[in-house]
Amino acid sequence: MSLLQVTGLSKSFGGVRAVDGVDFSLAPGELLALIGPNGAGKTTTFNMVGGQLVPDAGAIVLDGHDIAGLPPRAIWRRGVGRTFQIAETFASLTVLQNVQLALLSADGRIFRVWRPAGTHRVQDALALLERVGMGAQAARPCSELAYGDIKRVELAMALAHAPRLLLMDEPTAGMAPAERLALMALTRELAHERRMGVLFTEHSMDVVFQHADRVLVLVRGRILAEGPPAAIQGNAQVQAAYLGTGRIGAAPPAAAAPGAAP
Ligand SMILES: Nc1ncnc2c1ncn2[C@@H]1O[C@H](COP(=O)(O)OP(=O)(O)OP(=O)(O)O)[C@@H](O)[C@H]1O
Repeated sequence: MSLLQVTGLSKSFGGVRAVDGVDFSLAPGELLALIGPNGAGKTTTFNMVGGQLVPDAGAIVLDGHDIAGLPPRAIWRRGVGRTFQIAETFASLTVLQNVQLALLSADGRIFRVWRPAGTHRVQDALALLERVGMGAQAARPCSELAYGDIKRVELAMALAHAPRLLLMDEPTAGMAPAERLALMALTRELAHERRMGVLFTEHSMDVVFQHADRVLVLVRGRILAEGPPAAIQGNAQVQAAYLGTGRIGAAPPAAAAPGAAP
């Protein structure tokens, strides 16, 4: 049974049909990569699932309930999480405090930046940090972390409300190749062990082909192809769609040095 079932999803901006009748499904525990050339409609699709954009038409059914058009907070409460960047404000807080704040938010408690999380669910926060390999760095301020480690903390924070579906928009952008493969290997383990579906957009084809369970290719707002990574990699239509952009299988953009700002 699907966790997420999207049908006839459409969105236009003026005369531009950014997303044009898109259908797909996602199973619990599955990593689904949404790829396509620039302007294909990936971000628009993603933002409709997360509630940041209201679709013109179509259904987004999560666990049997249509969430299309609901506000982001309502969609979040129904179990759709999103990795979010640690805000500048929180960079001075410790790794542990950041995860505690995410737990406070998941518990529906108001938090105040000037009065950090105190003793709220310290053990739960530490367990999440252990799971993403950051337990030993719990007491450090986030501002001191290497970029790849910040991404791990952000993942722990996204897990705080135990999402059924996790949305990740270019999760590895700016990361060095080894770091980005490690982050997605971890994400894949977490998805499988928690039966959490993951929908992610990604420009790095090494990440897509090594870690996605299934790949959805969008071109000009429509699905061109869908299937396991090996089938997509060898699909002539997909190769042709990327010709001129040089993106599929091409070298990823220059990675940021460890510790560089996002
Ligand atoms: N807010 C907006 N107003 C007007 N046009 C928009 C808006 N958002 C997206 N578009 C247009 O919709 C189309 C799809 O854009 P979208 O950002 O979803 O593509 P994408 O696949 O995420 O691209 P990229 O890989 O470059 O991020 C593009 O033609 C884009 O110019």
